[in-house]
Amino acid sequence: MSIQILKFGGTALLNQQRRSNAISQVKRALSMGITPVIVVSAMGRYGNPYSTDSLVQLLNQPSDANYTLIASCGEVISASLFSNLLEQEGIPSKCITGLDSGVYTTNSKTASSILYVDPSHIQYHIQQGMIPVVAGFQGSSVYGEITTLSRGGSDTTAAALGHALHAQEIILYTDVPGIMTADPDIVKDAKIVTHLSYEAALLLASKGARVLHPEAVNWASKYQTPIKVTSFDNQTTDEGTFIGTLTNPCDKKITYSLTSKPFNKESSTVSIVIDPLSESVFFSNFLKKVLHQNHIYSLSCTHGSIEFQILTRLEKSIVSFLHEIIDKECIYHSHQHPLYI
Ligand SMILES: Nc1ncnc2c1ncn2[C@@H]1O[C@H](COP(=O)(O)OP(=O)(O)O)[C@@H](O)[C@H]1O
Ligand SMILES: N[C@@H](CC(=O)OP(=O)(O)O)C(=O)O
Repeated sequence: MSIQILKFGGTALLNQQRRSNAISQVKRALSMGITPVIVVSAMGRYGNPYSTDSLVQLLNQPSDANYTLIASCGEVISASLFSNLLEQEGIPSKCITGLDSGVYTTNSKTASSILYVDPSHIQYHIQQGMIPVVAGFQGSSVYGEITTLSRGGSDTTAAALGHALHAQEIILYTDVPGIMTADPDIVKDAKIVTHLSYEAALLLASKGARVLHPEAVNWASKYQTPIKVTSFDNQTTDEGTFIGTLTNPCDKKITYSLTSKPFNKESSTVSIVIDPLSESVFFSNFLKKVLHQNHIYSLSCTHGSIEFQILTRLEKSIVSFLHEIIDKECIYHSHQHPLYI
Protein backbone atom coordinates (compact mmCIF):
# COMPACT_ATOMS: atom_id res chain seq x y z
CA MET A 1 0.00 0.00 0.00
CA SER A 2 1.35 3.37 -1.01
CA ILE A 3 0.58 6.02 1.61
CA GLN A 4 0.89 9.76 1.11
CA ILE A 5 0.43 12.24 3.94
CA LEU A 6 -1.45 15.29 2.64
CA LYS A 7 -1.20 18.18 5.08
CA PHE A 8 -3.40 21.23 4.52
CA GLY A 9 -2.23 24.32 6.39
CA GLY A 10 -4.54 27.01 7.74
CA THR A 11 -3.98 29.08 4.59
CA ALA A 12 -5.01 26.14 2.38
CA LEU A 13 -8.32 25.78 4.26
CA LEU A 14 -9.11 29.48 4.59
CA ASN A 15 -12.38 29.50 2.61
CA GLN A 16 -14.81 27.25 0.79
CA GLN A 17 -12.98 27.55 -2.55
CA ARG A 18 -9.67 26.48 -1.01
CA ARG A 19 -11.30 23.62 0.89
CA SER A 20 -12.80 22.41 -2.34
CA ASN A 21 -9.30 22.58 -3.95
CA ALA A 22 -8.08 20.48 -1.04
CA ILE A 23 -10.77 17.86 -1.67
CA SER A 24 -9.65 17.76 -5.34
CA GLN A 25 -6.09 17.03 -4.17
CA VAL A 26 -7.39 14.07 -2.15
CA LYS A 27 -9.29 12.81 -5.20
CA ARG A 28 -6.14 13.18 -7.33
CA ALA A 29 -4.22 10.96 -4.88
CA LEU A 30 -7.04 8.38 -4.82
CA SER A 31 -7.21 8.30 -8.62
CA MET A 32 -3.51 7.40 -8.66
CA GLY A 33 -4.08 4.41 -6.37
CA ILE A 34 -2.51 6.20 -3.41
CA THR A 35 -3.91 5.90 0.13
CA PRO A 36 -4.03 9.45 1.45
CA VAL A 37 -3.82 10.24 5.15
CA ILE A 38 -4.96 13.81 5.71
CA VAL A 39 -3.56 16.17 8.35
CA VAL A 40 -5.35 19.48 8.82
CA SER A 41 -4.53 22.75 10.56
CA ALA A 42 -7.04 25.22 12.00
CA MET A 43 -8.74 27.17 9.21
CA GLY A 44 -7.27 30.56 8.34
CA ARG A 45 -5.36 33.19 10.23
CA TYR A 46 -6.12 35.72 12.96
CA GLY A 47 -9.55 37.22 12.28
CA ASN A 48 -10.94 34.05 10.71
CA PRO A 49 -13.33 32.64 13.33
CA TYR A 50 -11.82 29.17 13.86
CA SER A 51 -8.12 29.97 13.47
CA THR A 52 -5.77 29.21 16.38
CA ASP A 53 -5.05 32.89 17.02
CA SER A 54 -8.74 33.86 16.99
CA LEU A 55 -9.62 31.06 19.39
CA VAL A 56 -6.84 31.74 21.93
CA GLN A 57 -7.72 35.45 21.90
CA LEU A 58 -11.10 34.55 23.37
CA LEU A 59 -9.43 33.87 26.72
CA ASN A 60 -8.02 36.39 29.15
CA GLN A 61 -4.74 35.38 30.83
CA PRO A 62 -5.54 31.66 30.45
CA SER A 63 -4.01 28.93 32.55
CA ASP A 64 -1.87 26.43 30.58
CA ALA A 65 -4.69 23.90 30.61
CA ASN A 66 -7.27 26.37 29.27
CA TYR A 67 -4.85 27.68 26.64
CA THR A 68 -4.06 24.16 25.43
CA LEU A 69 -7.67 23.10 25.23
CA ILE A 70 -8.81 26.13 23.25
CA ALA A 71 -5.70 26.04 21.00
CA SER A 72 -6.52 22.42 20.11
CA CYS A 73 -10.11 23.26 19.06
CA GLY A 74 -9.26 24.83 15.67
CA GLU A 75 -7.77 21.60 14.31
CA VAL A 76 -10.65 19.53 15.76
CA ILE A 77 -13.20 21.75 13.95
CA SER A 78 -11.15 21.48 10.76
CA ALA A 79 -10.85 17.68 10.93
CA SER A 80 -14.56 17.22 11.44
CA LEU A 81 -15.47 19.65 8.62
CA PHE A 82 -12.92 18.16 6.19
CA SER A 83 -14.13 14.63 6.93
CA ASN A 84 -17.71 15.78 6.35
CA LEU A 85 -16.72 17.33 2.99
CA LEU A 86 -15.15 14.02 1.94
CA GLU A 87 -18.26 12.11 2.98
CA GLN A 88 -20.40 14.47 0.92
CA GLU A 89 -18.28 13.50 -2.08
CA GLY A 90 -18.96 9.83 -1.35
CA ILE A 91 -15.49 9.24 0.14
CA PRO A 92 -15.69 7.33 3.44
CA SER A 93 -13.62 9.07 6.05
CA LYS A 94 -12.86 9.18 9.76
CA CYS A 95 -11.91 12.31 11.72
CA ILE A 96 -9.30 11.70 14.39
CA THR A 97 -8.16 14.04 17.19
CA GLY A 98 -4.88 14.15 19.08
CA LEU A 99 -6.41 11.93 21.76
CA ASP A 100 -6.93 8.99 19.39
CA SER A 101 -4.33 9.55 16.64
CA GLY A 102 -1.63 7.65 18.51
CA VAL A 103 0.57 10.78 18.62
CA TYR A 104 2.15 10.74 22.08
CA THR A 105 3.88 13.86 23.32
CA THR A 106 5.65 15.38 26.29
CA ASN A 107 3.36 17.23 28.67
CA SER A 108 4.65 20.78 28.50
CA LYS A 109 1.12 22.06 27.79
CA THR A 110 1.71 24.97 25.43
CA ALA A 111 4.53 23.55 23.29
CA SER A 112 4.84 19.80 23.63
CA SER A 113 7.12 17.61 21.52
CA ILE A 114 6.16 14.35 19.86
CA LEU A 115 7.76 11.39 21.64
CA TYR A 116 6.46 8.57 19.43
CA VAL A 117 3.53 7.59 17.23
CA ASP A 118 1.52 4.40 17.58
CA PRO A 119 -0.06 4.14 14.11
CA SER A 120 -2.39 1.21 14.89
CA HIS A 121 -5.59 3.25 15.28
CA ILE A 122 -5.05 5.09 11.99
CA GLN A 123 -4.10 1.80 10.28
CA TYR A 124 -7.31 0.22 11.55
CA HIS A 125 -9.41 2.92 9.86
CA ILE A 126 -7.41 2.59 6.63
CA GLN A 127 -8.09 -1.17 6.66
CA GLN A 128 -11.80 -0.37 7.10
CA GLY A 129 -11.62 1.61 3.85
CA MET A 130 -11.75 5.03 5.53
CA ILE A 131 -9.61 8.05 4.71
CA PRO A 132 -8.22 9.25 8.07
CA VAL A 133 -8.46 13.02 8.65
CA VAL A 134 -6.13 13.78 11.54
CA ALA A 135 -6.20 17.01 13.55
CA GLY A 136 -2.64 18.37 13.35
CA PHE A 137 -0.72 20.30 16.03
CA GLN A 138 -1.94 18.05 18.86
CA GLY A 139 -1.41 14.79 20.61
CA SER A 140 -1.92 13.04 23.88
CA SER A 141 0.25 12.98 26.97
CA VAL A 142 0.96 9.56 28.46
CA TYR A 143 -1.73 10.48 31.05
CA GLY A 144 -4.33 10.76 28.28
CA GLU A 145 -4.60 14.57 28.32
CA ILE A 146 -4.75 16.60 25.13
CA THR A 147 -1.53 18.48 24.34
CA THR A 148 -0.54 20.97 21.64
CA LEU A 149 2.79 21.28 19.82
CA SER A 150 4.72 24.48 19.18
CA ARG A 151 3.11 26.93 16.74
CA GLY A 152 3.16 25.72 13.16
CA GLY A 153 3.29 22.15 14.50
CA SER A 154 0.84 20.52 12.06
CA ASP A 155 3.83 20.08 9.74
CA THR A 156 5.40 18.03 12.54
CA THR A 157 2.25 15.91 12.95
CA ALA A 158 2.35 15.21 9.19
CA ALA A 159 6.02 14.22 9.22
CA ALA A 160 5.76 12.08 12.38
CA LEU A 161 2.78 10.21 10.86
CA GLY A 162 4.72 9.86 7.62
CA HIS A 163 7.52 8.25 9.58
CA ALA A 164 5.22 5.92 11.55
CA LEU A 165 3.15 4.85 8.53
CA HIS A 166 6.18 4.47 6.21
CA ALA A 167 4.62 6.95 3.81
CA GLN A 168 6.16 7.34 0.36
CA GLU A 169 5.84 11.15 0.62
CA ILE A 170 4.62 13.99 2.84
CA ILE A 171 2.96 16.80 0.91
CA LEU A 172 2.52 20.14 2.66
CA TYR A 173 -0.12 22.26 0.91
CA THR A 174 0.15 25.97 1.65
CA ASP A 175 -0.45 29.41 0.08
CA VAL A 176 2.91 29.77 -1.72
CA PRO A 177 4.20 27.78 -4.72
CA GLY A 178 6.93 26.20 -2.57
CA ILE A 179 9.95 27.28 -0.56
CA MET A 180 11.16 30.52 -2.08
CA THR A 181 14.49 32.37 -2.10
CA ALA A 182 12.89 34.68 0.53
CA ASP A 183 9.49 35.14 2.17
CA PRO A 184 7.34 36.31 -0.79
CA ASP A 185 5.44 38.54 1.64
CA ILE A 186 8.65 40.58 1.92
CA VAL A 187 10.32 40.00 -1.46
CA LYS A 188 7.74 40.07 -4.24
CA ASP A 189 10.05 38.60 -6.90
CA ALA A 190 11.37 35.75 -4.74
CA LYS A 191 11.95 32.61 -6.80
CA ILE A 192 11.00 29.04 -6.09
CA VAL A 193 13.70 26.71 -4.79
CA THR A 194 13.02 23.41 -6.54
CA HIS A 195 15.24 21.10 -4.46
CA LEU A 196 16.57 21.27 -0.92
CA SER A 197 18.51 18.78 1.16
CA TYR A 198 17.18 17.92 4.65
CA GLU A 199 20.18 19.80 6.07
CA ALA A 200 19.31 23.05 4.26
CA ALA A 201 15.58 22.73 5.00
CA LEU A 202 16.36 22.25 8.69
CA LEU A 203 18.64 25.27 8.75
CA LEU A 204 16.10 27.43 6.95
CA ALA A 205 13.22 26.37 9.19
CA SER A 206 15.24 26.85 12.38
CA LYS A 207 16.36 30.28 11.28
CA GLY A 208 12.81 31.54 10.90
CA ALA A 209 11.19 30.51 7.58
CA ARG A 210 7.68 29.87 8.83
CA VAL A 211 6.68 27.84 5.75
CA LEU A 212 8.19 24.72 7.35
CA HIS A 213 8.61 23.55 10.96
CA PRO A 214 12.13 22.33 11.88
CA GLU A 215 10.76 19.34 13.83
CA ALA A 216 8.98 18.18 10.67
CA VAL A 217 12.30 18.02 8.84
CA ASN A 218 13.81 15.99 11.69
CA TRP A 219 11.00 13.40 11.55
CA ALA A 220 11.07 13.15 7.76
CA SER A 221 14.82 12.69 7.61
CA LYS A 222 14.76 9.71 10.02
CA TYR A 223 13.58 7.37 7.22
CA GLN A 224 14.52 9.77 4.43
CA THR A 225 10.82 10.34 3.66
CA PRO A 226 10.61 13.05 0.99
CA ILE A 227 8.65 16.23 1.74
CA LYS A 228 6.99 18.28 -0.97
CA VAL A 229 5.99 21.88 -0.21
CA THR A 230 3.47 23.05 -2.77
CA SER A 231 0.54 25.38 -3.31
CA PHE A 232 -3.01 24.23 -2.61
CA ASP A 233 -3.94 25.14 -6.18
CA ASN A 234 -1.07 23.41 -8.00
CA GLN A 235 -2.47 20.95 -10.51
CA THR A 236 0.30 18.38 -10.17
CA THR A 237 2.66 17.38 -7.39
CA ASP A 238 5.61 17.96 -9.74
CA GLU A 239 5.34 21.65 -8.88
CA GLY A 240 6.79 22.90 -5.61
CA THR A 241 9.90 22.26 -3.53
CA PHE A 242 11.23 18.74 -3.09
CA ILE A 243 13.05 18.14 0.21
CA GLY A 244 14.96 14.93 0.49
CA THR A 245 18.08 13.06 -0.45
CA LEU A 246 19.58 14.74 -3.49
CA THR A 247 20.92 12.09 -5.84
CA ASN A 248 20.70 13.75 -9.25
CA PRO A 249 23.65 16.14 -9.86
CA CYS A 250 21.19 18.71 -11.30
CA ASP A 251 19.48 18.78 -7.89
CA LYS A 252 22.74 20.00 -6.40
CA LYS A 253 22.58 23.37 -8.10
CA ILE A 254 23.54 26.27 -5.90
CA THR A 255 20.56 27.02 -3.73
CA TYR A 256 20.04 29.85 -1.29
CA SER A 257 17.18 31.30 0.68
CA LEU A 258 16.99 34.34 2.94
CA THR A 259 15.19 34.29 6.24
CA SER A 260 14.98 36.26 9.47
CA LYS A 261 13.78 35.90 13.03
CA PRO A 262 13.70 38.02 16.20
CA PHE A 263 16.92 37.99 18.24
CA ASN A 264 15.72 40.20 21.10
CA LYS A 265 13.23 43.08 21.52
CA GLU A 266 14.98 45.46 19.13
CA SER A 267 17.04 43.27 16.84
CA SER A 268 16.61 40.42 14.40
CA THR A 269 18.91 37.88 12.85
CA VAL A 270 18.90 37.73 9.07
CA SER A 271 20.33 34.53 7.57
CA ILE A 272 21.35 33.56 4.08
CA VAL A 273 21.04 29.79 4.02
CA ILE A 274 23.10 28.05 1.35
CA ASP A 275 22.40 24.38 0.79
CA PRO A 276 25.46 22.61 2.26
CA LEU A 277 25.02 19.85 -0.35
CA SER A 278 25.35 22.23 -3.29
CA GLU A 279 28.57 23.97 -4.28
CA SER A 280 28.30 25.89 -1.03
CA VAL A 281 31.93 26.71 -0.27
CA PHE A 282 32.46 28.23 -3.67
CA PHE A 283 29.14 30.10 -3.42
CA SER A 284 29.59 31.40 0.12
CA ASN A 285 33.07 32.71 -0.74
CA PHE A 286 31.61 34.42 -3.76
CA LEU A 287 28.76 35.83 -1.64
CA LYS A 288 31.12 37.16 1.02
CA LYS A 289 32.98 39.01 -1.72
CA VAL A 290 29.79 40.50 -3.13
CA LEU A 291 28.57 41.53 0.34
CA HIS A 292 31.94 43.06 1.12
CA GLN A 293 31.82 45.08 -2.12
CA ASN A 294 28.43 46.37 -0.91
CA HIS A 295 29.90 47.21 2.53
CA ILE A 296 27.87 44.54 4.30
CA TYR A 297 29.81 42.67 6.95
CA SER A 298 28.46 39.42 8.33
CA LEU A 299 28.16 38.57 12.01
CA SER A 300 28.95 34.92 11.55
CA CYS A 301 29.58 32.53 8.76
CA THR A 302 29.01 28.85 9.46
CA HIS A 303 28.67 25.80 7.25
CA GLY A 304 25.44 26.45 5.35
CA SER A 305 24.64 29.98 6.48
CA ILE A 306 25.81 33.58 6.68
CA GLU A 307 24.14 35.65 9.39
CA PHE A 308 23.67 39.31 10.28
CA GLN A 309 22.19 40.97 13.29
CA ILE A 310 20.23 44.11 12.46
CA LEU A 311 17.65 46.43 14.00
CA THR A 312 14.20 44.86 13.64
CA ARG A 313 12.80 47.98 11.99
CA LEU A 314 15.35 47.49 9.17
CA GLU A 315 14.63 43.77 8.76
CA LYS A 316 12.39 43.87 5.69
CA SER A 317 14.46 46.41 3.81
CA ILE A 318 17.73 44.54 4.51
CA VAL A 319 16.19 41.21 3.37
CA SER A 320 14.93 42.88 0.17
CA PHE A 321 18.28 44.57 -0.46
CA LEU A 322 20.30 41.39 0.11
CA HIS A 323 17.93 39.41 -2.11
CA GLU A 324 18.29 41.96 -4.88
CA ILE A 325 22.07 41.89 -4.94
CA ILE A 326 22.36 38.10 -4.63
CA ASP A 327 19.74 37.54 -7.32
CA LYS A 328 21.44 40.02 -9.65
CA GLU A 329 24.81 38.32 -9.24
CA CYS A 330 23.28 34.86 -9.74
CA ILE A 331 21.56 35.93 -12.96
CA TYR A 332 24.77 37.53 -14.21
CA HIS A 333 26.90 34.47 -13.45
CA SER A 334 24.36 31.87 -14.55
CA HIS A 335 25.51 32.41 -18.14
CA GLN A 336 29.04 31.44 -17.20
CA HIS A 337 28.49 28.80 -14.53
CA PRO A 338 25.80 26.10 -14.92
CA LEU A 339 25.48 25.65 -11.16
CA TYR A 340 23.81 29.00 -10.54
CA ILE A 341 20.04 28.90 -10.13
N1 LIG B 1 11.36 31.06 2.26
C1 LIG B 1 10.01 31.05 2.24
N2 LIG B 1 9.36 30.49 1.20
C2 LIG B 1 8.01 30.46 1.15
N3 LIG B 1 7.21 30.99 2.09
C3 LIG B 1 7.79 31.57 3.16
C4 LIG B 1 9.22 31.62 3.28
N4 LIG B 1 9.51 32.24 4.45
C5 LIG B 1 8.35 32.55 5.03
N5 LIG B 1 7.29 32.16 4.26
C6 LIG B 1 5.87 32.39 4.61
O1 LIG B 1 5.29 31.17 5.02
C7 LIG B 1 3.90 31.24 4.75
C8 LIG B 1 3.32 29.85 4.75
O2 LIG B 1 3.47 29.28 6.02
P1 LIG B 1 2.23 29.25 7.03
O3 LIG B 1 1.69 30.63 7.20
O4 LIG B 1 2.62 28.53 8.25
O5 LIG B 1 1.20 28.44 6.13
P2 LIG B 1 0.25 27.23 6.44
O6 LIG B 1 -0.91 27.80 7.18
O7 LIG B 1 -0.14 26.75 5.09
O8 LIG B 1 1.02 26.21 7.22
C9 LIG B 1 3.82 31.95 3.40
O9 LIG B 1 2.59 32.62 3.27
C10 LIG B 1 5.02 32.88 3.43
O10 LIG B 1 4.64 34.23 3.68
N1 LIG C 1 -2.90 26.04 13.86
C1 LIG C 1 -1.59 25.94 14.45
C2 LIG C 1 -0.79 24.81 13.85
C3 LIG C 1 -0.29 24.95 12.45
O1 LIG C 1 0.62 24.24 12.06
O2 LIG C 1 -0.88 25.84 11.66
P1 LIG C 1 -0.43 26.15 10.10
O3 LIG C 1 -0.24 24.82 9.40
O4 LIG C 1 -1.57 26.91 9.50
O5 LIG C 1 0.86 26.93 10.13
C4 LIG C 1 -0.86 27.28 14.39
O6 LIG C 1 -1.43 28.24 13.89
O7 LIG C 1 0.24 27.37 14.88
